[in-house]
Amino acid sequence: EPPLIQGWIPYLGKALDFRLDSQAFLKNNQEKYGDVFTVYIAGWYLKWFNSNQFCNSSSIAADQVHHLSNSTQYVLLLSPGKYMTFIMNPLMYPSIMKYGRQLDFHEFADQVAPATFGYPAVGSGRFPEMGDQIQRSFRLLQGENLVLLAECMMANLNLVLRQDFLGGEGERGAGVVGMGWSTGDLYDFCNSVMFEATFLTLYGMPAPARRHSDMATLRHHFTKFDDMFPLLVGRIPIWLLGRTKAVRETLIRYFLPQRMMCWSNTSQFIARRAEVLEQYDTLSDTDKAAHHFAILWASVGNTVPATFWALYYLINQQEALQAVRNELHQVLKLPEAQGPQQPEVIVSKEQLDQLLLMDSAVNESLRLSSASMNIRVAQEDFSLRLDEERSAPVRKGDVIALYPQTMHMDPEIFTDPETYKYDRFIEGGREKTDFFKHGQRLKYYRMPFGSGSSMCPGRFFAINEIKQFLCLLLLYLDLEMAQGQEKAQLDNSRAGLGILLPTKDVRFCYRIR
Ligand code: HEM
Repeated sequence: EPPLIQGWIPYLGKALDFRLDSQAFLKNNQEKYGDVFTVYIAGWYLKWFNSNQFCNSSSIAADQVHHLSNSTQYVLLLSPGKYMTFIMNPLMYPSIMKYGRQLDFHEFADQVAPATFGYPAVGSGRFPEMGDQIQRSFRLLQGENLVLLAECMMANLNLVLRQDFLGGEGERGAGVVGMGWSTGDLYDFCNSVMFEATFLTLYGMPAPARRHSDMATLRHHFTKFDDMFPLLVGRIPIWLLGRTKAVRETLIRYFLPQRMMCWSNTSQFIARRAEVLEQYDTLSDTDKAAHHFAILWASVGNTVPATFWALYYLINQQEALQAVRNELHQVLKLPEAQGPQQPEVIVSKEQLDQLLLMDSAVNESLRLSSASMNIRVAQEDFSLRLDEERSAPVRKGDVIALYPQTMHMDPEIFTDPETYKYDRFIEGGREKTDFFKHGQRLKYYRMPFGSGSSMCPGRFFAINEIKQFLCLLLLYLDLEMAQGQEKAQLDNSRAGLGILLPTKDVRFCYRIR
């Protein structure tokens, strides 16, 4: 049996340590207990009292009571918990991946996603075969479809960037820059461009116009919802989270079938999902819209912070930025400067694939900023073989967790793991793929997109779009950090859930090249 650590209560006690510094929490336990340890996570629920009932309940201590309003009080009670086994040694990851049948991801996702995004659980029995159809739709984010998505994304990035920031002829005429330097907030900049370009690429445009007029409002609501995302995933009931429910309803309404029907150039991926959802009379229009909203979150919730870090590290290290720009000029066979007065630059999917240095730089920023936890739920009792010598008993319902951030920051695998090295994943002009732990070559050494059966289906599209964004910026603009900016720090409040956001935005300067 792996060592057992008692008393981990989400959002209380040990879980607070985890949220504050998940890396340190897990590393400390690894030092104490070794590569595999189990944490007992107490379950919890809330029990409500109005004032009268509460007075009659003598078994509850005063400090357990929390107040929601003058007349309503609640007590947090513990329920039978779960055992969560952390596998900390990346050499063991391949063994875990082999247990695809016994260790399932979708059971966990089907508990968390419906409560977070507001649709009925897919695996509830009311929607036969829906899960499989949805899984099949993920293929439309890959292969041949990826080329179409890349073309469309390129056009949309050019559209949004040129109209809003480069003084192009636009419906809004905003953000016009002259020949001098302009300043802006880097996260906000990445967010406004990537959010809209991704949205247009996946969901399409309003038929008569190329851009949706209410994108800034949608993004504003999305950010409000996203702030509460870690709490929703942590099972805090939505009605305890202020206006979050109303905000989520507004976001969901955006995707009602009668609205989406009016959009054109919708990607095959979203169109197919809409077809699948239409097959189920048991889904209301609002349920269908909630499914589409969930995909909006999946497609921008991680991509926007990932884009921020990719650009942030490059701007901070001008040598890296110049090297990546040189590679771009070589691949595109373009002259030194390519200001936006020139015709739009189109970087093909084939050319994107040749940008190995840029690839390395993006992957390096993902290594530094990603903190996703891979969770699997055991479907039966079995013995989990970890390596040639060790195995651990697993019982039905136990949770197995991988936390790749500790691997990403392991100095034995990545020298100076805290340091950004844009060319870390390149060697002798090719992608570097050999990284070692205890002298053994690692099969998995970079896992921002999860692993095995639950690996992110949008990963190729995501890397492409981040690279496309960087291509246009590096070609059109000179970029620098504004004077006196502090180093951007990772905000740990969504540790375990994907790409971390910066604690605060940073100012940057840009001018047309
Ligand atoms: C840098 C950007 C992105 C990162 C870091 C990322 C990361 C992840 C991770 C860690 C998971 C869960 C995997 C697991 O638990 O094992 C996931 C799932 C998912 N991602 Fe992404 N993702 C990104 C972009 C995208 C994009 C652009 C799309 C869609 C266009 C997308 C669609 C999805 C979907 C649909 C799932 C759920 C898959 C399932 O239910 O099986 N992601 N992503």
